[in-house]
Amino acid sequence: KDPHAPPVVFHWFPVIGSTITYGMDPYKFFFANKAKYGDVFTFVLLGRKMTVCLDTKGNNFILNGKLKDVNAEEIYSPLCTPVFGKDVVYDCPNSKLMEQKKFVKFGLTNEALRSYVTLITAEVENFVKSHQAFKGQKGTFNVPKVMAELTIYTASRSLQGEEVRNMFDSSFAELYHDLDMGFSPINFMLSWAPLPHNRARDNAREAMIKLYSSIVEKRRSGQVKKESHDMIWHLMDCKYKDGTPVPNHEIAGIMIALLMAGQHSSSSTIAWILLRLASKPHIIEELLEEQKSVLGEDLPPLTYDDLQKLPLHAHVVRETLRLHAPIHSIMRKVKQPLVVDGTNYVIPPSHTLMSSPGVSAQMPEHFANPSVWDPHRWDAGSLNFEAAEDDEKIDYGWGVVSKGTNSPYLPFGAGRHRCIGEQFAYTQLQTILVAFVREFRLRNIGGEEGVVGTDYSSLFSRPLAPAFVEWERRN
Ligand code: HEM
Ligand SMILES: N#Cc1ccc(COc2ccc(/C=C/c3ccc(C(F)(F)[C@](O)(Cn4cnnn4)c4ccc(F)cc4F)nc3)cc2)cc1
Repeated sequence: KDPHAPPVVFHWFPVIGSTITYGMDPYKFFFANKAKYGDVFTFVLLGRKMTVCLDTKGNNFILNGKLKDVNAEEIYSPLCTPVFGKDVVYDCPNSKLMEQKKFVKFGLTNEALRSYVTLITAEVENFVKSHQAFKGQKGTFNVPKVMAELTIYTASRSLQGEEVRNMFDSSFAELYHDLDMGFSPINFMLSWAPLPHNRARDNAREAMIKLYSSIVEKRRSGQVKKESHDMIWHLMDCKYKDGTPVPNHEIAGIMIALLMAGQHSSSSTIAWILLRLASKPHIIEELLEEQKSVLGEDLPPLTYDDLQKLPLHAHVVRETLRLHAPIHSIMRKVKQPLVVDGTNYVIPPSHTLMSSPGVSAQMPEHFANPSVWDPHRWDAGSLNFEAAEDDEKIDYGWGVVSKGTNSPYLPFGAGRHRCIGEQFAYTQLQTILVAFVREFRLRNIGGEEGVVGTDYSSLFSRPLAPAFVEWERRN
């Protein structure tokens, strides 16, 4: 028994190990084993030894790990490369990923985000007036399904651009669906297996790369005037440090990666937001009040600057991400024997590290009544955790970020692999929220309390579907 190895979670069978108990409810699994073994323990996931490091020290140890010690692409490439395509994100050296993240981060300018608020609002207003689910004065709708549709329309119209948005009304939706079939946890292991869903994924990827490349060619030929701030226009102008422009197939790959990232994370989050509000309808009225008092009784068309003046809307998003982070587990390959900070555990290269920032976000030590969804816990000056001004900052080449060293709240990760979509996500989510609050009252069917459970079976945690709520159009 190696005194320097973390304790191993008891399991009956090799290979299967704890796969089922972890896969059914990762948070329940993490908290139960945290109580038994502490913040560092190893479990078996489909034959792989996963060493979990929990709480703020665990988050920091894994997310701020050094390149020589921990590696993301070895774990994520088998899943992501067949979906995103060659030479982008995890199919290239980390230094190239850092440059690609810089391109995207610097493409999300305030001017771009400002234009997105108008475009997203137009998409939502058109959606709530014409969609099948919202015929008449009141009714019920399946929140996860309808929000998945709305998310793809709003994201494609703004970040992806008009050509991609228009393609979603036809062929693209089918291609997206086939590609998405390949974006599932089994493909951490079986991504190269010649299974039907993988062939459909590969065909869809090649077709989508051709479509994106033809959009780029048409724009380069001068047939299309630059009248928007979508990410394709921006990437067409970007050059790597060595002077080479971004090739068409890499523009396509990056756009596909942004489409997949944004779709799953945003549609899960906006669905949770509406389900939580339906369980606490009085907060919807508070949100409407906030809009009227800040923007005026007549509720003028929303602008990007308005969003910065609606704190309760921001806290609704922030609190939803505290309890419903779309990414529940973050993984890294161990590259060389690694001593876990503050312990005498040595983790060998045969192990994979697993971080779950959602655990520290639901610990009573960091948040009072952690399982209560309460946006007001974030009100200015309230007792709970406020971002420590002095937390360390660092720049990996795509902009200064806080290392989040002691933060128990990291829904967007931390360190060199931290999310660069946060600003876009907040803009999209808050803009949709503003429009829904103006248009509808929502409540649980029969007015009862509570929200549906969480589906952990796919790559992103999301509400168990179907999940119906009542809506009523405000006159
Ligand atoms: C509520 C919305 C979102 C959440 C909660 C979220 C969460 C995360 C997390 C936890 C990571 C770190 C992953 C890791 O360390 O392995 C990450 C990385 C990333 N996300 Fe997001 N994300 C969101 C939206 C988006 C959007 C809208 C985009 C693109 C427009 C995006 C693009 C990325 C990229 C490019 C990375 C970097 C991956 C790397 O460096 O390895 N995300 N995100
Ligand atoms: N029995 C059983 C049984 C067992 C186990 C399970 C489930 O087990 C697990 C284990 C781990 C995980 C990990 C989630 C994970 C990690 C990385 C990514 C990503 F890389 F893809 C992403 O970060 C995503 N992203 C970023 N921002 N927004 N989205 C990304 C980055 C850059 C990029 F450009 C595009 C991207 F989209 N996606 C998801 C999920 C499920 C189920 C059932």
